[in-house]
Amino acid sequence: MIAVERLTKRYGAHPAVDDVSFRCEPGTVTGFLGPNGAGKSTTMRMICGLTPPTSGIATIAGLPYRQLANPGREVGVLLDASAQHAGRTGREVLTVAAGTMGIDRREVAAKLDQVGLPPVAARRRVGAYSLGMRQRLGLALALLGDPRVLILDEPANGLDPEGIVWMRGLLRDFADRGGTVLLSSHLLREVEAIADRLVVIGNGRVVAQGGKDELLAGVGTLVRARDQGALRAALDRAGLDATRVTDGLLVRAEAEAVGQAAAVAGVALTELRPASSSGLEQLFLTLTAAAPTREDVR
Ligand SMILES: Nc1ncnc2c1ncn2[C@@H]1O[C@H](COP(=O)(O)OP(=O)(O)OP(=O)(O)O)[C@@H](O)[C@H]1O
Repeated sequence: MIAVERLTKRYGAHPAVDDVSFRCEPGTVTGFLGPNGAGKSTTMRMICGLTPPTSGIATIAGLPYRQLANPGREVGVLLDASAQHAGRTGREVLTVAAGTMGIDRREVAAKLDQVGLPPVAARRRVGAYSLGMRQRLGLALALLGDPRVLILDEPANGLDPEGIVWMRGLLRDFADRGGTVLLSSHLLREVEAIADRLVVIGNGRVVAQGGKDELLAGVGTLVRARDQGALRAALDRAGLDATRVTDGLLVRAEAEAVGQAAAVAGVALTELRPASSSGLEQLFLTLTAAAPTREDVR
């Protein structure tokens, strides 16, 4: 369990993280979503004791990170895959960490295997690794102590599509066995595919949080027709608000009302479904639009 209570971090006068509270429960994957500069990394660094909060508190299994007796045994952390010692081989990175955590060295080979780093790759220096390989090594490091909690900052960065599917399975399995996962991303579709719960942050503040399905249910219906203009006119006539999204029109109404409006106007639909990916994208844009980040205004 991760508990974040009223965390705030100010750099000078400007709050990078402003009164953020949320909980991540065992058996769930929580997606931490927000645009660049929203405060995701700063929040995660505070949870992991790397950045002191201005106020508020974060605990893992009931204790602040720095008070955990053997943190690597409680929580696996991957905040920056590039932070690994470039001169060490992948195997050395894990062996050194195993020594620090008091873990049997035989676990190293098991974890390398689990994250799909073959022996030939494990013998190479980290400096020669691709970002995807570094992410896999970082994940192996996070999993090394068999923790019950994982905190991962943009873990899908640099992974190819097969790697993303693989990671999704690994994290789902971890949570299904009772683990707690907090992962940040700006890849909305990626988060939607894996998270049970969402915490959406904009300009340092939580702008929405809750169960993914519950948040998406309020988003509406995705509809498409070959004749998009006729569809929009039909929706207008029925008084239904529609927004253009990547794969069609997003309507803030039940599918039945949307289908009915199209049928009355004689518009043939090619798709009609509860909004999912597009809905999340729209939700994300709507929720964070009101909270411009400092990156936006630079
Ligand atoms: N050490 C620091 N000193 C000053 N400002 C900082 C520092 N670290 C972060 N910030 C600022 O705090 C804000 C939040 O940054 P943070 O890195 O937490 O956002 P993020 O959501 O993780 O963004 P990204 O997706 O780009 O990594 C940004 O405006 C950033 O410039």
